[in-house]
Amino acid sequence: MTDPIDPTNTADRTAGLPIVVAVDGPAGSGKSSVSKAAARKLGWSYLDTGAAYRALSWFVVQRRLDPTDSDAVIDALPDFDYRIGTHPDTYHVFVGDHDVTDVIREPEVTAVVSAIARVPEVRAFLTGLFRAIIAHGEKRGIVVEGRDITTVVCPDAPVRILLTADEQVRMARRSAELTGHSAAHVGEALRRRDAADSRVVDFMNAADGVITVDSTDLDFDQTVDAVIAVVQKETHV
Ligand SMILES: Nc1ncnc2c1ncn2[C@@H]1O[C@H](COP(=O)(O)OP(=O)(O)O)[C@@H](O)[C@H]1O
Ligand SMILES: Nc1ccn([C@@H]2O[C@H](COP(=O)(O)OP(=O)(O)O)[C@@H](O)[C@H]2O)c(=O)n1
Repeated sequence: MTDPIDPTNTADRTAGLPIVVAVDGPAGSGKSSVSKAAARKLGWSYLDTGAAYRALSWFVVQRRLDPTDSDAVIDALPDFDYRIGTHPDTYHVFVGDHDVTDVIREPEVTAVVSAIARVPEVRAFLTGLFRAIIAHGEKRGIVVEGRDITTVVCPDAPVRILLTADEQVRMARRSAELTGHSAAHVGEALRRRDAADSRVVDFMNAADGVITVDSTDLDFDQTVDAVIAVVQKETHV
């Protein structure tokens, strides 16, 4: 286990901005759960960027728009009133007055998110939103996870990690949490989404300066410790 972090250590962070830990990786690699646990252990904030793509997908479906009609999706962006919490334990996701924290994880939303995520204007809009959320962070640091954080959203982050695992392991992990859906169906959907997503952003290969953490043979706690060890080595927190 790594040494306990003193979350009360509030030494002045870099002028104005929190320390950013950028974590990318494919579905089922553990990005969300491991990043959340690491943020909790560090006493820092946590930002799930996938939730925004999922919430926009939900919004598009709710408006009965065609998710593959990029013009219609772009036209809807000004009305997309998105809010998300950044506390690892109590974060909620809102679109307008709707709490969509749970519904955005449903397979119906997951099935259209890649189509939404491949629209360049959507990516630019959400990237600006992510950077605003990060800039307004109140904690000393923030763990930000997604697909393009290490390469597009925060390419200069002091800590950049590619969290990955063998496809079979990732499929098994995702299937274990999506009860009521066949493992074969969940696995195939995950493989299809990885393929679609990696045509937009390369999150399967670590860019220069990005440290790979492969959790294939690590349990959850070991993976969190591995991420914390990288953060400590790179930032001396
Ligand atoms: N190293 C690990 N060992 C075992 N289970 C893990 C590990 N990392 C993540 N998990 C579990 O796998 C599932 C998917 O993790 P999640 O964080 O949702 O992945 P992602 O956000 O990358 O899609 C969750 O149930 C999580 O608890
Ligand atoms: N920074 C990000 C985060 C998510 N996404 C898209 O949003 C989808 C859902 O992201 P997610 O992180 O919630 O998905 P999981 O990896 O948790 O299954 C991904 O499949 C991508 O299509 C993206 O394009 N860029």
